[in-house]
Amino acid sequence: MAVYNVPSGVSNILVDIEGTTTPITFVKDVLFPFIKDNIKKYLIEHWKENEFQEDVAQLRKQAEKDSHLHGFVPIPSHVSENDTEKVIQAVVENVQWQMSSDRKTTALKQLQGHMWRSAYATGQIKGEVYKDVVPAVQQWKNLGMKLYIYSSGSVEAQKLLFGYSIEGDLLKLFDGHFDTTVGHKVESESYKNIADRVGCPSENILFLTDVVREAHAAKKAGLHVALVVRPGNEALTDEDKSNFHLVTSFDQIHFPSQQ
Ligand SMILES: CSCCC(=O)C(=O)COP(=O)(O)O
Ligand SMILES: [Mg+2]
Repeated sequence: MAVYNVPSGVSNILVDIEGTTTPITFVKDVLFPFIKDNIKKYLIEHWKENEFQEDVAQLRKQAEKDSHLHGFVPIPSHVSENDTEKVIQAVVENVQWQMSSDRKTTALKQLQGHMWRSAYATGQIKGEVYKDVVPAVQQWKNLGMKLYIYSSGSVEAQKLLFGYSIEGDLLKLFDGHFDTTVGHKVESESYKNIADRVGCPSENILFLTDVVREAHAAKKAGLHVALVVRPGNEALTDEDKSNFHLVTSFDQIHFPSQQ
C-alpha cells in the first residue's frame, strides 16, 4: 500500500480505536466477553452506588427509544426493594441484547467503561495497540501535531485502554478524547462539533478510521480522511478504495515536514 502524503496545513489528528489503533479481536474476544461474563455479578455488587443507578437510568431511557426495534428488552422502574431482582435481570438481558448487535449507544458504552475499570486496574486486562502506533504518534507529536481520540467507547474506556496498555501508560500522547456524547461517529455534525471543541478548522484535521460510514461523515464535514486497513477489519469495496486514501500501518502516513 502506498504512502499517504498528508496535505500541508494539517495540524490536528483525530484517531479511532477499534480497527485503527487496536485489533478488533481485542474488543470482540477480550473486552466484550468480560462484560458478558461479569454483568450479573457487577449489577448485584454495585446496585446501591449512585454511578450505577445513573447508568441504569440512562439504559432505561435508551430502552424507551428502542421500543420499535426487534427483540428489544424494556427496563422496568424500580419502585420498591421487591423489584430489584426483576430490574437486574432486565438490565442483564438489555445489555446482552444491545451487545448482540454491537450497538454503540452512549448508555451501553458508559456502563461498559465502568465495568472495565477494575479489570484494567488489577492487570486482568491490558489494552492492545498495534506496534506501529506508538512510534508514529511520537513522531507526529515531535512535529507539533495535536492528537485526539474519537471512539464510540466512552472517554473513560478510552483512557483505561491507553492508560493500561501493553506498551505502558500512553495517555500523555493524547491532547484529548471524544466519545458519542459529542455525537455519533456516522454523523457529520459530530466532526464539526469536534473541530469547534479543539479550535481548529475542519480542513486542518486528519481523521483515521476503519469504518467507511465514519469516513464519509468526516469527509462531509471537511476533514481529511485515511481509511486504516488492518487484519480482520471489514472488507472494503472498490468504490471505498477509490474514495479514500488507504494505509495498513501508521508509518505510511507522512506529513510535509517528514517528506
Ligand atoms: C475504547 S472502548 C472499547 C471499544 C468499544 O467499545 C467500541 O465501541 C469501539 O468503537 P470505535 O469507535 O473505537 O471503533
Ligand atoms: Mg473503528
